[in-house]
Amino acid sequence: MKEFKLYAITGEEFHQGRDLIEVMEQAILGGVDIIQLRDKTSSKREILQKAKALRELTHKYGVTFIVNDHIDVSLAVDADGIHIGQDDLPLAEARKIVGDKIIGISTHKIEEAREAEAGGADYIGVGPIFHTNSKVDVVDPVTTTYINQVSNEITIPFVAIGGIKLHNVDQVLEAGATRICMISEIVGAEDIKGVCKTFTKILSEKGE
Ligand SMILES: Cc1ncc(COP(=O)(O)OP(=O)(O)O)c(N)n1
Ligand SMILES: Cc1nc(C(=O)O)sc1CCOP(=O)(O)O
Ligand SMILES: [Mg+2]
Repeated sequence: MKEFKLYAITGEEFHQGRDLIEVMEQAILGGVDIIQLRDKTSSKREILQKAKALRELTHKYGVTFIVNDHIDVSLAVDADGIHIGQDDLPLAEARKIVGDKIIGISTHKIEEAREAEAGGADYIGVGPIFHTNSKVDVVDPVTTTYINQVSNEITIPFVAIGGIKLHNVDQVLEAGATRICMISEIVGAEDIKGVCKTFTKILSEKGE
């Protein structure tokens, strides 16, 4: 998969009435490399419509597009890949369906990270690093200690997620993360493009 540093997930509950596509376009203009459609409440038909619109937007800007949970929707709109969790379809079965498209997997402990790497995942989510209000059925924060473990052992790309904000991102990067993923801090911001530009700058300075 293409190299990435800043990963944004949709979260319309934080939009304050703003349009999904306008919000995600601002994130892209701020430097986001990957957009994931995550929608836990809409009907499949509505999710498909949103996915089509986001596919068009991400194509326009050459940004990677991932669909959360719904492999059928991901394939239907020719997204670049799918993100699955520990309770979703297992990696081996997902791979049979999506072929060489990107598969990302959430992990919350090193055993899950090892299993994802051995099974051929393209990247892993590492979290939740801090407390988050954006996910209902979330495990306790894994803290930056888990970032440390993963960065020392796992060779596939990993992205830190969960409660990451401008005020704590330094801790995440100090622990060894080079890629970060957020919902509320990006899509809930008043100046989405500005916030993303700030994160992009922080990430690129860390990478130098
Ligand atoms: C990049 C990234 N990491 C983790 C998750 C969480 O996925 P999952 O555990 O399947 O939980 P839901 O998002 O489906 O509630 C993610 N979506 N993206
Ligand atoms: C969707 C999701 N997955 C997590 C995981 O740890 O797997 S944490 C999370 C929510 C991230 O949202 P925010 O940036 O607003 O905290
Ligand atoms: Mg899921």
